[in-house]
Amino acid sequence: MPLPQDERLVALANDLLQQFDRLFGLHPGFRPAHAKGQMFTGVFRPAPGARELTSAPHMARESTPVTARFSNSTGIPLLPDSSPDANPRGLAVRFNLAEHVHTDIVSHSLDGFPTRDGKQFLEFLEAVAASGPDVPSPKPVETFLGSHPAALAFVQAPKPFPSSLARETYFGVTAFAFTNSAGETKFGRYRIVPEQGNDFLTDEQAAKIPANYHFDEIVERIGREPIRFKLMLQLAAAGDTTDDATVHWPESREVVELGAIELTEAVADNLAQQKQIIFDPIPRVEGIAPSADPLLELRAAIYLLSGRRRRAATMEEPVR
Ligand code: HEM
Repeated sequence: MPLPQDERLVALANDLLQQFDRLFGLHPGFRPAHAKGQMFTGVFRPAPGARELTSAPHMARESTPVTARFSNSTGIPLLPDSSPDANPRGLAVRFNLAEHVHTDIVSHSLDGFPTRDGKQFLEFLEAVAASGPDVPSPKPVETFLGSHPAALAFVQAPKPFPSSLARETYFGVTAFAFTNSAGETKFGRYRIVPEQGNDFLTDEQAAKIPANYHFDEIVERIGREPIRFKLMLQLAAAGDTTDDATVHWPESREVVELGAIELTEAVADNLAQQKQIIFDPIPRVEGIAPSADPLLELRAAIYLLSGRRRRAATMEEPVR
């Protein structure tokens, strides 16, 4: 996972990191976003049709070991699972192809993103930071949302609490180009769909859940039974926008199954392992290429810079 050469992109990545630090405080050894998390291991098995879409190695092998990390939103490692800020939840999946060779999917539980690019996202975060309870209306964030319909749609989108992190659907949001061995390319967006279906709590139930409800629940659950998701791909039709995460494709677009993710074990030394692992939003594997979405290169830079800082940090905070 190389750091991009573009100095302006790296500078923007650093500015965004600092802005997360301002919003959520410094928590050495934790992620500045999606700080609270739990890792699991398991396997991926491709569906029969997956090879028709991509020549990626994990779509041709019978099974590939995976490492997954579920997370809450925000950079607050002790954020209660009952906080509305915990939504959308994150799911990152690493397909371990060989020693030190892997390809990842980074997804969250909302089909969309507030801004088209990182500069706008920085403006959004700055507006949020400047809009404390004592600031009179119109607050900077209200002004920002008034002039950025995609951000308004993201903020207003329902974000219900799942009854379990295993009963939520996660979206890759950005599009990738899938190329098969005959050289045919199609654009698609990942969806990671729970085999048991989505299941949500009522607001009343959500308000009463304990602080570690979701992470305790999923660790207990995996002690009883494997957690299964289907890896799906929503395919773009000709003319669909493929470089803008704020643009939705119609629900009528074909969704094909790429395979099944089966998680079987919680990672025992979770704190140490999640400190170490750096997920990469760019696939960097044969048969799956990034689209021209400007979020991708920027996120790759941010996650790498942030991950290096995390690995080097001494952890002060006992968590869970
Ligand atoms: C400009 C856009 C974005 C920025 C600035 C941003 C920022 C960040 C940062 C700073 C981290 C912590 C990385 C680390 O320390 O390893 C992170 C993690 C994460 N982000 Fe983003 N993000 C962006 C877009 C997205 C999008 C579009 C999604 C959903 C598809 C997403 C989902 C996640 C998830 C799930 C994690 C946790 C990954 C893990 O478990 O390591 N982010 N993000």
